[in-house]
Amino acid sequence: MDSKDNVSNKNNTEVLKKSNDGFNGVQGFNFDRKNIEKYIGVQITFENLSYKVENRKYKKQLKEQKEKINSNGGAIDLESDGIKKIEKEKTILNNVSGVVEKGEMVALMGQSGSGKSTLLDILAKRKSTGKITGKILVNGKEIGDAYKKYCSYVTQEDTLLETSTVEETLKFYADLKLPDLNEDEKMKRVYQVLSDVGLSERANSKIGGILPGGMILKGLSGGEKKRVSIGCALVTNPSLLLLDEPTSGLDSTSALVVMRVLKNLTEKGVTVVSSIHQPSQKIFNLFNKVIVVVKGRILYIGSDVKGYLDSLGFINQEDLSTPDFCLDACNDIAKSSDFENIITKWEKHYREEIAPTICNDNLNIEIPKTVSIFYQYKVLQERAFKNFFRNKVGLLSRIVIAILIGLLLSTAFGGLENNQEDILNTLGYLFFFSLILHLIPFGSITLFLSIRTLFNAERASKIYTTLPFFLGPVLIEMVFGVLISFIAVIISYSISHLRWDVSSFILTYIVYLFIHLFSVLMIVSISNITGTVDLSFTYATGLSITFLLYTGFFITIDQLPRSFQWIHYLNPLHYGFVGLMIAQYKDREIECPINSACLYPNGNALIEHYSFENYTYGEALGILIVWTFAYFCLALFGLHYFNKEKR
Ligand SMILES: Nc1ncnc2c1ncn2[C@@H]1O[C@H](COP(=O)(O)OP(=O)(O)OP(=O)(O)O)[C@@H](O)[C@H]1O
Repeated sequence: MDSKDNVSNKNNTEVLKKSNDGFNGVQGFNFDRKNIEKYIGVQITFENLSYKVENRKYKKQLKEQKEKINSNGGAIDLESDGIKKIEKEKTILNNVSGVVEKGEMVALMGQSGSGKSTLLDILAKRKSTGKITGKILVNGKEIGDAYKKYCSYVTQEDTLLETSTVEETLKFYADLKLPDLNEDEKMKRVYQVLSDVGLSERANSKIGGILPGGMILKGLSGGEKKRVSIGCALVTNPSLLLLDEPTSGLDSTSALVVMRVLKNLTEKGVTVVSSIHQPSQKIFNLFNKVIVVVKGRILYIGSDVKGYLDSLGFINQEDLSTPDFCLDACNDIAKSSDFENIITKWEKHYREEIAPTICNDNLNIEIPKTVSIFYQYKVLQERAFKNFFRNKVGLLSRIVIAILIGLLLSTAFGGLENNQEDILNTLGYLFFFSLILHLIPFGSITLFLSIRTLFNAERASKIYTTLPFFLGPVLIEMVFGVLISFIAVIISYSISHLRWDVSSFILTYIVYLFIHLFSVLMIVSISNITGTVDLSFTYATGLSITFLLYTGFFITIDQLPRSFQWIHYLNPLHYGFVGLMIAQYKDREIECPINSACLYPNGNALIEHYSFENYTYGEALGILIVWTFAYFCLALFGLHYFNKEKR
């Protein structure tokens, strides 16, 4: 912003030079940057932007005010007693207008709660709540959906997949957002961006962080993660880059590195707008311009905020840095009785002196191409596959648990005989094994919820649709479910000596498999709908207890009062239990004691005792599969419609 820019530019060149060397060296790419670099630079004008949200306390506030007025015998006059009129809507941004020129680096400043993030969200077209009015123009034109082609948004939180490498993270965005490029060109683009953000040497490092389940994967520092997020936004050659507090949580050195990366981009024509809380003077000097927001209104736009505040009578007596002085002045102005006059003065100046001088370049509007849903699925499935197998501890512990369950169950139910004494033990085995396969997916609630957070962030950037994302991790979970249930079933089945022929084993295994798959999808549905770990556990536990109680093992359908018998029909585990009973006992002789009465001479009598005689194996399995599919749809529905990113 002043003479110190020269120093920073020199440093920037060094950073760029260093990273370029790394880039060409690490992967052996050596290409002409200009061929794949298409930043075109745009001017953004926003006119009379307002943002209103519903005042949720409206009724309460109105009631309190009425009570106050009544207690004064109706003697309060709202205006003369200085009592605010209670509005149905709360105004967060009020008629803000401004301009950001091509290749400028602009700081959005103001006190906490002044409306910086709101303005950025609106400029990024990412506000999903409230009522927005006003216009956003690109080079003087409203360009509708094509806006997203020009603009990328880096939110405050870095939502990245911990198990991916830096290169894979950027390639993922290149795959989904650059359908026109071939593989080679996409890789070149990825490495060019890595060079731009100074991460060429970290290309093969994992992002790292806390994996679902709590294991820590070593990876990048906070500043490096932020640069990866910026890289993801840059892959598509955006002309406008919006960032919400990119330095929050970073130490001063990392913050400076991140901001210098942004400064380098502006030199290539990218327009950068970044909200920033309390920048150091060094960082502040990298900006060409500031937009100062106070209580949802614009106080100033320009390159000499100190001079402007001086002209308003705010003098920097304590010799504070410019950003600190600016924030102090904002606080004073927000509380000042002269607030309205000060703001109106700027708005008049902008309307009369600045707005008429804005001139616009021509802009060739390209409608962004999107990749097909099949290609989205391919890219997402690949990523989900790698993510699944890289969480080795989680993966191995699930296989070990499956083996242990098989062995433990065998110790409790080992060597079952086909006689009257062991009927109850066999039924206990069938029930307990269903219970275990039903409960195993509970351990994946945090995994499903963390995937959901990633989905919300990526969906907001509109890089893919819900179905291909959903299929990726769910199909892997299901394929893994086939393996887990097979390991556990084959161990325990063989040691427990259940009905010993191949077809009975296969029929039993298929039912157990679908009990497990249904249970995975039940947990995914509940996680997607509730959106939190606590609620997911609470609802899943409640539902599971109900399902387990009414399988038909503890209480047969006939033992229930008529008005409760329908519960069995809504219970997928009931059909699972019916299928297991039929697989084990249909048309099977059961040994009878020689000298006493025989309660169940064959399996059919036992099936009849439990009132399952009206089902065939196919019907029971069929209904279980239908329920599994219903929960698949519910999980997809929950992902698409519930717990969306709300801004
Ligand atoms: N959808 C919404 N519903 C209700 N209030 C909202 C909504 N969006 C923003 N606000 C309110 O608007 C005000 C401005 O919020 P915003 O996040 O834009 O501030 P900010 O300047 O970015 O603050 P900070 O620097 O602390 O992040 C806050 O008081 C916030 O609570």
